[in-house]
Amino acid sequence: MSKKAPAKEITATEKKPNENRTILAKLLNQKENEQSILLCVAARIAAARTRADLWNVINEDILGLFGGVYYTLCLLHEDRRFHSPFIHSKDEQFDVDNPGNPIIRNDHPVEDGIFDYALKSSGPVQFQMETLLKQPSLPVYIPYWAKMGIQEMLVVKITNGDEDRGVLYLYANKTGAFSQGQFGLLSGIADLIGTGICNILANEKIEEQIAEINRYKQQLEEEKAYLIAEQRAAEGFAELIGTSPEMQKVFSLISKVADSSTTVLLLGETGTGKELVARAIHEASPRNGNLMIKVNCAAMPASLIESELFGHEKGSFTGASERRIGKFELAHNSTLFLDEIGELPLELQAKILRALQEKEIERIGGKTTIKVDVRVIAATNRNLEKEVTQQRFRSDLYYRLNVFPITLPPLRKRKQDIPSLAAHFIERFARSNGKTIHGLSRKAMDKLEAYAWPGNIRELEHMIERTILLTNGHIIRNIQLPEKSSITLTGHNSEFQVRSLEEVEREYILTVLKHYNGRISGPHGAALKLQIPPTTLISRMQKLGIQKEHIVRSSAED
Ligand SMILES: Nc1ncnc2c1ncn2[C@@H]1O[C@H](COP(=O)(O)OP(=O)(O)OP(=O)(O)O)[C@@H](O)[C@H]1O
Repeated sequence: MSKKAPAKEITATEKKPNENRTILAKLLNQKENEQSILLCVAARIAAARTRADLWNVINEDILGLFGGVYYTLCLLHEDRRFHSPFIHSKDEQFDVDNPGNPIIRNDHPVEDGIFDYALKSSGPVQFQMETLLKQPSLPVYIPYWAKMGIQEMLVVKITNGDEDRGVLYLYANKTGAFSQGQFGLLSGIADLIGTGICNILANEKIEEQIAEINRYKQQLEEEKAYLIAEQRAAEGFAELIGTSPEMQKVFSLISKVADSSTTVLLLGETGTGKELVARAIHEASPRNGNLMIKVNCAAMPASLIESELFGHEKGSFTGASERRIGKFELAHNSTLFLDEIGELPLELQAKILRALQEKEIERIGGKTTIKVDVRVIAATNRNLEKEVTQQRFRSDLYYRLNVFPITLPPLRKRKQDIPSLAAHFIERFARSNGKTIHGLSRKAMDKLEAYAWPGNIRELEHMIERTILLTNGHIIRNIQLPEKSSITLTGHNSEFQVRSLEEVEREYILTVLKHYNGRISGPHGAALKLQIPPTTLISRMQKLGIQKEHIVRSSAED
């Protein structure tokens, strides 16, 4: 019997090729597996458009594949001094009240011993929590993860080409969870993630720009609507009627001032045509190629007027979610009509004065000044001189505005204009109501001329409008002018008079307004005392036919 060669040797020489083949086959298999995983992950990352898409890929395909339970993908800030989470495992998995929570902390220093280490390493780096915890100084998130039961951490840098973008942290709750055999695959995936992040960030930027464009579009739409409304109003007010010497004087002043950029102050009772005159000045001026911009200083709360006039930057105050262009800016190269300037709060008077003097404005929350070329026409039915003596109106602003005052006479002082004004309104309202009305009877005209017209031309205009609706023939014979309406009760108490609620409300509002010198808004205004917004008070006044004139007159009668 021949001596058998030592078993060990035979096994060694005969089994080695087999074993190698097996290892090779295993390796090939693994490579093939890795290739197909990479292909699959690459396709999913390439399709990722949002953070949520990438979140899904990491959570579903990557985390479990490498034995992790949580992950954080942190991006390097532009200054390369800090990093912060871009996406991470779901919020509810975290102890959000813990100050060490890496998710709620937004600015981890790059030089924290882990992040910077990962950036410097060419491949994934594995850390054991137990070892890390023995280090004298640690990033805040390490004790946090240890408390969450994490035993092992695997970090890999994320790059896009040559550029470092961040680090992917994978966390496992047992030791030996991460296998070195998969490090190559993880490096490949990290590169794919780097490209994915860049796509997502570019996409986010585009979305942001689209949102910004849409916001501007909406703002432009609003401004366009405003300008169209203004244009319509302007068209409707094109004609200034009046042959009386008082009105001839006004026309002459208009033609003298129109050509220049001089500030004009229009004075006169409510409804005397101040706005119409402002439009006439603008239309006759070289600025008439642009629309006149109007701001009613009494129609909104003081807090809003500033932003209405000067605009604001996004986020400059609560509610300023968008940038807004103010009326001063909008009126560049045109005319700004500041109606009811007497109602402007003192603090804003100073800002208007500055804008008039410096010819530049600043948006609320803005850092730069904006040059504006604006011609200002202001109007008020208040006695501004009296307001100045009572320190409710700044004297410097008064003198700045009072460069070229034009006082509109009340209708009762130019009764000779009543027939032409009445004819003008009859023609307009008869046409718009599809009626043929030639004019007023002598009796009706006498009635109009005898009336005091506290609401001036506006009152006449409304009166004719109502009368047209009530008239059946071609001539207006009957006109109903306001009278005191009260019903006297007979019976138990003959002194008692039943009055309508409207009458009582009207009288009460008048009393309060008189008490506060006709001031509507502000700390000494009637609205505050009546505990209603100034705009509500103004609309009640309009509804009840209360005009400033009534207040002035009832004060004078006292
Ligand atoms: N001379 C005029 N010719 C034709 N219509 C006029 C004239 N004056 C005023 N009106 C008409 O009277 C109405 C009131 O005019 P306007 O609004 O200009 O007055 P106002 O003095 O600015 O009033 P308020 O002080 O209340 O703002 C408008 O409908 C306007 O068309």
